[in-house]
This record gives sequence, structure tokens and C-alpha cells, in this order.
Amino acid sequence: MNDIIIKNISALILPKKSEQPLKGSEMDELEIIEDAMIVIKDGHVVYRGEETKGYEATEEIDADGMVVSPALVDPHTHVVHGGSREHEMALKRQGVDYLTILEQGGGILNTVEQTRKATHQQLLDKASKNIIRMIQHGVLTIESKSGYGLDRENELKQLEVSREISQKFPITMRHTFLGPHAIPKGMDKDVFLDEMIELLDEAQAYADFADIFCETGVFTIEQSRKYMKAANALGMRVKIHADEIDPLGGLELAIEQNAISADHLVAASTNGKNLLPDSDTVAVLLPGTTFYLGKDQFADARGMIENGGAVSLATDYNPGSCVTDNLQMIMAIASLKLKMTPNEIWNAVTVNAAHAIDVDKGTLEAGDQADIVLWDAPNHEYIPYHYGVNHAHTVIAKGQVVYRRPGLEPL
Ligand SMILES: O=C(O)CC1=NCN=C1
Ligand SMILES: [Zn+2]
Repeated sequence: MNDIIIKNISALILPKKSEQPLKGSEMDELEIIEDAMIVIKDGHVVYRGEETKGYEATEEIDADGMVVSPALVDPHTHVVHGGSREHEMALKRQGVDYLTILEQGGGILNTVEQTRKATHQQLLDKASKNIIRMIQHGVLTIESKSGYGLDRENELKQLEVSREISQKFPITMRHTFLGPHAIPKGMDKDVFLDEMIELLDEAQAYADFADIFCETGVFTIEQSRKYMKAANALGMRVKIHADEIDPLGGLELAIEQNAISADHLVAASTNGKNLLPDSDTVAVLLPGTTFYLGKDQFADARGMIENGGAVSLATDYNPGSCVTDNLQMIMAIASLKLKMTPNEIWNAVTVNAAHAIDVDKGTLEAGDQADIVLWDAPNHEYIPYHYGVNHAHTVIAKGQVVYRRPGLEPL
């Protein structure tokens, strides 16, 4: 295991480690140390702060004036899935909306068909390409959902692939059972929901959380409550895809059921947003999905933050409603469309994202695992400002360099 000193850091970004997610005005606080260095030993941080003498290491990395931060955390992805849905772009161009495509047997159900056909190895090989890209983009902690199997065999297949990813790559993962993601063709909704509730007990051996898609035409508030109560009764923390398109009151239900996160929230009610600050629920906002669905209304991040809520960001990477694995792009959309400040954005993709999946990541304190990114950027505001490219220059996972941005081949 190399000992490494990273020196000549122009700006070292240090999100605050705390027992609770950052809420309200805390989200705009971000410690940044100039002319800094980091000392890594046995894969962990032993010193981070202003340049100082007295440390030695087998390897020195000259950050050459770059910005350095903890590696990013993506707390909401559907990265394990079969096939793709580019054919749906033609329907979108014709103005067919997301829920109509699903109602017609496409959307999620199209991916279910392709996921059920795929073998474990095929799903692993396909997801591995996205995981590598996420690592190259500075993301080393990832949440991965099932939800494209809709039966025991295929839901567990997805979760097994998800768990194998965490063995195959130097990343930290959290796994979510999203059995009630859609209703299999020809099945009664309540019969199917009871099957997924029945599966919770077995699924909790593979998954950290239980999640449900609460939306018009999918699962109602009452059905979602039934499922979340069953998961809570088993001791599983719950999540919910809530108020993505229609204002069903999913955020209120999330808070009522002590969900660790409520995700999407584009149509969250004022009542729900008022309950958020005093809850233990993190609002995970997915502005890339709003962009991809061609919607004008984005989640009210400003209202949630100014009201004292805890906000995080994620890609929602999936084959139909947000086809990007680039969390840096989400940082830019959060700046442009959610009107979040650079400090809020950095906290939303590090410490608050970590709280949304109950993992101790997103900080660089002594003792923390050395998951670190060197960014080819003049300052921390630059990354949300210059969108659509990868600013990561060097990625260090568990104290080992796992990615260095290549230059051009000799011309
Ligand atoms: O469309 C998909 O595959 C993923 C999704 N689930 C709920 N919203 C989007
Ligand atoms: Zn999702």
C-alpha cells in the first residue's frame, strides 16, 4: 500500500463531517484551504491542511495548483439493467409523455423484458462500463437499485450483480430493493405488491434499503404506505420515488414513514416541504431527470434549503428518464435550474449524498478512507460552471491512484 503526499493543492475542498446531513444555511458553508496538502498512509488520510513539513511518503503527487476534493457520492442510480430505450426518443419527439409510454407497456416494462433476458454476467459486463465511467468522473460511492426484474428471480439477480460490482471495483456501494417499480403486464397491482412485500424479508439479505415508485398509474400513497410499513417492520430503512410527476403527497409519506430519503420531489407540496426540516429525511433531487423528461418545472431546491431542509443530488442514471452517468453534469444543472450555490452543490454531492444512503463518505478528515479527486479546474465554482465535460484529472480510491486522465497519443 503506497504512502502518498499530494502537494501544491490550490484549493482543498473540505465538506463538514457531521452526524446529521447539512440543513438549510449550513448547506452554504464549505471549508476550503488554499495552498494545501494531503498525507495518505495505508489507504487513509493522516493529514490534510496547509502545506507543512515533517511528512514523508513513498509517492508524491504534485497537484500543480489543481482543486482537490473528496470523491463524489451518487445516491440514486439504476445502473444495473438490460438493454436501452433510445427507440423511445422518437415517441418523446412526438410529445408522448413518460407515463403514457409506461402505460402502453414501454418505459420501465421495456427494460424489464431486456433485464429478464440478460444473464448475470451480461448485466455485470454492461454495468461495469458505467461504473468505470463514474469512477473516471470522480464518483467512488454509488447506490444501485433493482426494479427491472419484477419477480423474485430477476430482482435478486439484479441485487447479486450490484453486490458483485462492489467486489469488482474499488468503490463503496449501497444496494436498494425497488421491487415495486412498475406492475408486470397482466398482473393485478395489489397481488403484485403483496408479492414484493413477501420478498422483502429475503431481499434484505442483499439490500440496504427498500424503495417504491409512488406515482400516478404506478403505486398509490396507500399502497406505498403499506409497503414502507412492511419494510420498516423488518428493520429496513426506506426510500421513495416521490412526487416526480404528479403531486401525490409522496414527500409527506416519506417523512411519516421516517424514510432516509425522498427522491425526485419536483411536485412536492408546500406541506411536505414544511415538514422536511424537522425530519430525518434527505431530499434527493434529480434535476437531470427533469431536464431529460423535457419538463419546465424543476424541484424547489431553493425553497427546501431556505426552509431548513437537507438536500442532496444524484444522477438517477437509468435507461429511460435520465441517461447520464455524469454527476458533474447534474452539478451544472443544479446551478442553472435549481439555483443552488456552488457550496450547496458540493455539499449535495458529498456529505448530504452520503447521508442519503447512510454511508460515512464525502469528507477528508484524518482517519477517513482516502477517496480523493484532483480536478483540472481553477476553483471549486468552475465545475458546475463548465458543463458536459469531465473535469476529473486524477482519481484516488482507498489510497491508490485508479485513474489518471490520458493526454493525446503522440501525434
Ligand atoms: O424509467 C426508468 O427506467 C427509471 C425510472 N423509474 C421511476 N422514474 C424513472
Ligand atoms: Zn430513480
